[in-house]
Amino acid sequence: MKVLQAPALELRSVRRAYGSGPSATVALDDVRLTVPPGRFVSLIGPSGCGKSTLLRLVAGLERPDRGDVRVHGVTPAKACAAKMIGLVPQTPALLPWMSVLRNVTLPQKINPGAGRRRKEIAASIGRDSAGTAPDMRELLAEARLGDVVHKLPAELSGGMRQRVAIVRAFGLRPDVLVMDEPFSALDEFTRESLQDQLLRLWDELRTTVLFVTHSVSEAVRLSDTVVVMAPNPGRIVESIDVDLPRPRGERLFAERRFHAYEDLVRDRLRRAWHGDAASAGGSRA
Ligand SMILES: Nc1ncnc2c1ncn2[C@@H]1O[C@H](COP(=O)(O)OP(=O)(O)OP(=O)(O)O)[C@@H](O)[C@H]1O
Repeated sequence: MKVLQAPALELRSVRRAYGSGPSATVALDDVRLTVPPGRFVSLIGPSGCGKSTLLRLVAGLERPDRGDVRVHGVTPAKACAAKMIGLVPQTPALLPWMSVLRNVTLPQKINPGAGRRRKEIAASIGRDSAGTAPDMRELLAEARLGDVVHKLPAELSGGMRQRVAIVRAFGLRPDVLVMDEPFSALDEFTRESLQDQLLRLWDELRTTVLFVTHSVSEAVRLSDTVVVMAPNPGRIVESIDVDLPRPRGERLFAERRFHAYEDLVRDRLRRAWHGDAASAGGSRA
């Protein structure tokens, strides 16, 4: 009997507050989100609407006060222990005394039990396990880092360091990759080049991506779905499916249909800013 495949991500009526009583900050309230495997989903919304909190819950770094978070049908803690989740933070945390190559290969070597746990979970949810680890030198070359594999992080530019962090995260072939504004500190051209490389890796490895950004254009370029959030309390107000062909390139970015999506997301964001967004509701990415 074939087991029905669980969503890659499922948040059911999730609430997370910091502090207690009247002064508590409700970072997330009644958040419901379902993401099928392999989708690229961006979270966008005004500062303080709970985007990073949502990522931390998915990555198992925090737990909800109420509701439930599942990653391929299991708890984030279980998914983390099985190395099913990859995390790319805003600033890359590379080990400064190790070469680029060692930085990206190290996570594959530590915690050998994770592979076994992952296979067990994959079998229990009727999903193919991630298979063999990709060749890291090849991934580095694909990210245009082939010439710097023996350099130390301090010898690289900010954009290069961020690419190393992305390659490292993809190297574990995570089922879900969580990215918190990974390109925000970079100049526009580096950013666009990294977006292309991210999409190429995503296309090849078919990981589910949850990506936080403040850039409307970046969200529309990258995503299958843009999830718009509003603050006070932090909540999802709309999920917009971006029905544009891939690969997406300069020609498409100049087209009216691309700008129409940008306008739509911008309009929903504006409403979220002004607090007149539709009330919170369930959301399928
Ligand atoms: N550890 C914490 N302790 C207390 N309050 C917190 C904590 N983490 C987040 N908050 C509060 O929860 C709310 C949501 O924060 P969060 O960082 O998730 O928002 P965000 O949408 O990611 O913001 P930004 O776009 O500015 O990064 C904010 O009001 C924030 O001040």
